[in-house]
Amino acid sequence: MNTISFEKYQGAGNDFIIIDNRTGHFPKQNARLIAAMCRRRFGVGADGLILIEQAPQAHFKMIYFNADGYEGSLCGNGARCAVAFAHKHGICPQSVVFEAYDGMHEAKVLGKEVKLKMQDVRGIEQMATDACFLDTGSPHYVQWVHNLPAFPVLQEGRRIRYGEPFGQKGTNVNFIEQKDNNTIAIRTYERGVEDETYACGTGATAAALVAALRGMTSPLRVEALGGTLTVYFHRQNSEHFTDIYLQGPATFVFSGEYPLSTDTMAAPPLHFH
Ligand SMILES: N[C@@H](CCC[C@H](N)C(=O)O)C(=O)O
Repeated sequence: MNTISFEKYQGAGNDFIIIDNRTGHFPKQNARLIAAMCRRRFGVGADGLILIEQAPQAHFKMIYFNADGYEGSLCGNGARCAVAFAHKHGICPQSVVFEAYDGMHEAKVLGKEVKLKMQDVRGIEQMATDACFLDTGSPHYVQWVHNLPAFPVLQEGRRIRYGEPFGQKGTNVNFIEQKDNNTIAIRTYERGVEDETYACGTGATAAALVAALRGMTSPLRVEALGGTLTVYFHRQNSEHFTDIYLQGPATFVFSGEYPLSTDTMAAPPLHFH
C-alpha cells in the first residue's frame, strides 16, 4: 500500500503534520486527504498540515494548509515548527531563510525554541473601543476582554469570524487580557480550523502589537492555553511596527506513515452533528 511519511510537531500546543515534499510527491490539491489526516480521532489529528518544498532563493518553501484541507495564509507557529523540522533533517543550518505565504522570512533555531522574523506591520484598524483588526501574515481581530478563562471563545469567535465586515473570507479572532506589565493572556478562534486552538503565532504577534497601543513594551509575553510565546517589536508609530520577532517552543512529537487508500482519504461525517 502507498503511504506518506510525516512527522508531527507542536508549538505551544498548536499542532502540525509536516511532510518533506521536496520531490513533489504529495497530492496537495486533495483537500479531502489533508482534512482527513488532520481530523482528530479519525486521522493523525492536527490544526494544520505543512509541506516543505524546494525554493530557488531560500533554504526551503513552506506551504500551509488549515485543518479544513485548504491552503491558509501565514502560520507563525507552523513556520517555527517547519524550521525545527528542516533543521533536524539537515535541510537548513541554524540560521535559516525560507519562503512562506507572505514572502521571505529569517529564523533561528535556539535550542528547543525557534525565533522567527515576521514582516513589518503597517495599519491597525480600530474596530471598536476594545477591538482592532490587523494583518500579521494572517488576518486577526483582537479584542480585550475581562475574565478570559470564562469567556465564550468558540461562540463569540465564530460569530465575529463569519460576521460583517469579514464575510466569507473571514478572520482569525483573538481575545486578550492583561496579566502584568509585560504579559498578556490570549485565547484564539482559528479560521480554517473553525475551533479554538491552544495557541496561534500570528495571533500572538497581532495581540502584542495591539497591547503596544495601550503602552505595553517589547518584549511581551503572550500566554496561550498551550504555552507561552514571546513577541519582540519596534514601534515606529501607532500603526507601523518593525523588527517583529515571534519566539517559542517548536517540538517534535512523533513520526508515522499515513496510508493512501480510499478509506483514509475522506474524513467520515459525524452522525449527530
Ligand atoms: N496557527 C496559525 C495561524 C494559521 C492561519 C490561519 N488559521 C488562517 O489561515 O487564517 C499561527 O500560528 O499563526
